[in-house]
Amino acid sequence: MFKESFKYYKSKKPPPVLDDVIDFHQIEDVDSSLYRKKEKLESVDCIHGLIPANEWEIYEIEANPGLIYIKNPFTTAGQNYWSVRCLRDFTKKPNKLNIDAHNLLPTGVDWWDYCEKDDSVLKKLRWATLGYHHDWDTKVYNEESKNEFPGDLNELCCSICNQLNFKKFNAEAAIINFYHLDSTLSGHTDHSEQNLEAPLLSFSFGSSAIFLLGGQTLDVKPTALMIRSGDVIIMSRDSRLSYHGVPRILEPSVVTWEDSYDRYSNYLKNNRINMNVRQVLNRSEKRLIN
Ligand SMILES: O=C(O)CCC(=O)C(=O)O
Ligand SMILES: [Fe+2]
Repeated sequence: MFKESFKYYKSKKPPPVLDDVIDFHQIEDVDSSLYRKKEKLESVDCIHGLIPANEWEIYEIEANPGLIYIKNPFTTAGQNYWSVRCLRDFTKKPNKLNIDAHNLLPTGVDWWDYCEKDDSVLKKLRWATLGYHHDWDTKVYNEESKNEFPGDLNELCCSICNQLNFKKFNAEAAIINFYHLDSTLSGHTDHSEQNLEAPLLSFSFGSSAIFLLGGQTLDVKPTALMIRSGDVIIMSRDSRLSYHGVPRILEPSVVTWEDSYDRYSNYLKNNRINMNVRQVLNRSEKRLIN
């Protein structure tokens, strides 16, 4: 069922009908039996580019317990800040990039700087890993392949987790995914972490995407969700180990940017960035067991 849905939403000819895609930005069109809107939170604190928590719109989906969706809780400046962090900073060494193996960049030159002169490598970047580096082949984290996790990104995740009552979250690994209009991410589960109780946080900026969330096997028909710039998804409890994927990035979106035009807003118009953040260790652990 998952693969069928994936194929349906990925298809270019014919393009899919989006009537069954839940879009919380057009809530009036969503069947109200499919979701539950959470009570407003109380906090009025304003941090890390987020609007105060008492203004967040939070939804849960009946078919996917443990999936929490927060409709863009960022300020415009906040979205700009995190997009710059992803493009300019998180792509710097010592973080690992998919293009490392291809020797496309002159030694000592960062990807974002290099792209200003030669945009042929712009589209080649698909991911960067931070903290404990995800190993795409073995899917096993390694104590030898680890760098300090960015403090601001950990604080962003901790403050969201605190608001939602997931106490003592600690961000230890992240994948920054870069999608072009023709990119997809096929169905998978994220099970490499020693700690599978802690939630996984997923932040999206730029072009919209269709996100599929199924169950613990590929037999479960997935929910299709529209993810727009600034939206946050939290995969917790029953949803933490569910199959998910991104079959489609949607056509260029209007990007709100504080300055009128620059390389960042141009990138976000035609691409999607996803920060996918995990806790790896259990609270009592100092390092990996293997
Ligand atoms: O891009 C997304 O929304 C999902 C990314 C993802 O599932 C992953 O990095 O494991
Ligand atoms: Fe994933």
